[in-house]
Amino acid sequence: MIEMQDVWKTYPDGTQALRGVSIQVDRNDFLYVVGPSGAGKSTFMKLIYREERPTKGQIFVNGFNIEKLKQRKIPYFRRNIGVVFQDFRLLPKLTIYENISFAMEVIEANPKQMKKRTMEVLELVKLRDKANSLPGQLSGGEQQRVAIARAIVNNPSVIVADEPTGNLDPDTSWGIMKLLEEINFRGTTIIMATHNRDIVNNMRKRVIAIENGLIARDEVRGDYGYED
Ligand SMILES: Nc1ncnc2c1ncn2[C@@H]1O[C@H](COP(=O)(O)OP(=O)(O)OP(=O)(O)O)[C@@H](O)[C@H]1O
Repeated sequence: MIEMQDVWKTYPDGTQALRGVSIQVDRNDFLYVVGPSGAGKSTFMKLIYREERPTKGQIFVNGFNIEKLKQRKIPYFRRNIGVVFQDFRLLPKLTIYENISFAMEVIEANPKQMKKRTMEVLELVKLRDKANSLPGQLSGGEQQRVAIARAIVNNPSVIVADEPTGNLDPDTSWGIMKLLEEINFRGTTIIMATHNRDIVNNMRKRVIAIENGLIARDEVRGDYGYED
């Protein structure tokens, strides 16, 4: 469902972040992306949700060559990919309910459906009772659960999570991982960049290591493999 063919990314200042990456990620895969700082992991993720464009090479998502998408098709493409960040990125002045439903408003869902689905995902992340709170009133782990609810509200086929546990303590991180595992179990592909060795080594999934802009390793039930 996601395929990269010889993808290169050189930033305008000349930094070569990716230097010929080819990979196929199947429907329902759970993929960890590991590697040293600055190796190209975030760049790899950003290319998938089209935040950055490749300098060279092709990227296909659900059979579409995303370089060839017409401008007006981009919102439809994006709704099929949920993105989760290390720093949550919730809108501070909107309630939890509004943060999530806003993602549906953007795609012009009908109000009834919007309410039903927002409550459904709030239930899934176990935050129904916080619907009217503001993000600042929630713990880090709760904020990340809201961000995950927002990422899945439009039923994307893939979630791209860039260090989703990077700001959380170990116990809270495990809660987030259980949630991502459940979302994967329900049929969503998960691509997660992480520096968290315990998580990778304890939840054996496919692991790719990016080093120096290249895929150095791709293992079906891999481990973290670094000492840091
Ligand atoms: N917008 C940009 N302009 C120029 N160089 C960039 C830009 N974004 C990233 N880079 C560079 O590209 C390389 C890869 O960066 P990237 O953020 O993809 O690494 P990473 O593996 O995600 O690192 P980390 O684990 O520290 O988050 C680094 O050398 C980085 O400095």
